[in-house]
Amino acid sequence: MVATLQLNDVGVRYGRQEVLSGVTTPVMKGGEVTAVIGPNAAGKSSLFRRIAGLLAGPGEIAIGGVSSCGVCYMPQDTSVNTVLTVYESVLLARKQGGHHRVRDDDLESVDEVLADLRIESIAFRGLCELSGGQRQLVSLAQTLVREPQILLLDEPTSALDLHRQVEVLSLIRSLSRKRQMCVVLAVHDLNQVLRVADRVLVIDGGTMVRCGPAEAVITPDLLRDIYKVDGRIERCSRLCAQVIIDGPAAH
Ligand SMILES: Nc1ncnc2c1ncn2[C@@H]1O[C@H](COP(=O)(O)OP(=O)(O)OP(=O)(O)O)[C@@H](O)[C@H]1O
Repeated sequence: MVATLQLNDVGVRYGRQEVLSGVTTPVMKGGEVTAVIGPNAAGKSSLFRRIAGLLAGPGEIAIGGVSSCGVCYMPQDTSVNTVLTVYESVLLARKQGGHHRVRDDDLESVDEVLADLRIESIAFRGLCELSGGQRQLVSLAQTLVREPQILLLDEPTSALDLHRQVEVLSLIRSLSRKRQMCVVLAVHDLNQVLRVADRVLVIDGGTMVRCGPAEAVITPDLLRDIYKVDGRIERCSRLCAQVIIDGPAAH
């Protein structure tokens, strides 16, 4: 059965302050990547925490075709305070909520995800000794090793260099197809969004202002209305649409 996720009139309040309201989406399915974009403080992380069940609020989050531990969420802040090594932490993540005995397939999955993310060389380093980008890759490894059916990633590439961003996002896209995983991710870089996302959902000022196929949503109008910059969309040599920024929007 294919995993599905649909939001219906979803909102978030912190105390009496409403920071997000009325988010209604089409059905997001296994095998698809949906990017959530929008300016700082728009409400994207709040939406992720609400979908992950860490915040209560109005509206309905309909999840289908998923086993009990099928939804995994990777938060924006991946700082750690532990004496575990990378390998231990990824293995522990793999066993979370499952049987305590470590089997061969658990070890194979840990090896595979470390290789996929090209972090085998730091497998036996302590988490506290890692750089910000390495920590973010380990956090991704801890999330992917659980083989979720619905994967929620809040800015998973914010600490990565350009090469790693391209590599990680194409891995996420190919895993979504291969495992029929429904991926929802927040990314600020619109060029990366155009490479990875099937669908884009735009949050601005606590509401969803646009939702549709990536190339239909990321347009010069969006750049001007939401990001206050003038720009255009052109194709790179591999025919992927890319944003060219001309400068701050002219008044
Ligand atoms: N724990 C909290 N208590 C009160 N207000 C909060 C809390 N967390 C976030 N907010 C507020 O909710 C609004 C949305 O924040 P959120 O973190 O969801 O934005 P975001 O779109 O993820 O931003 P960014 O792109 O900067 O990460 C902001 O005004 C923020 O100040």
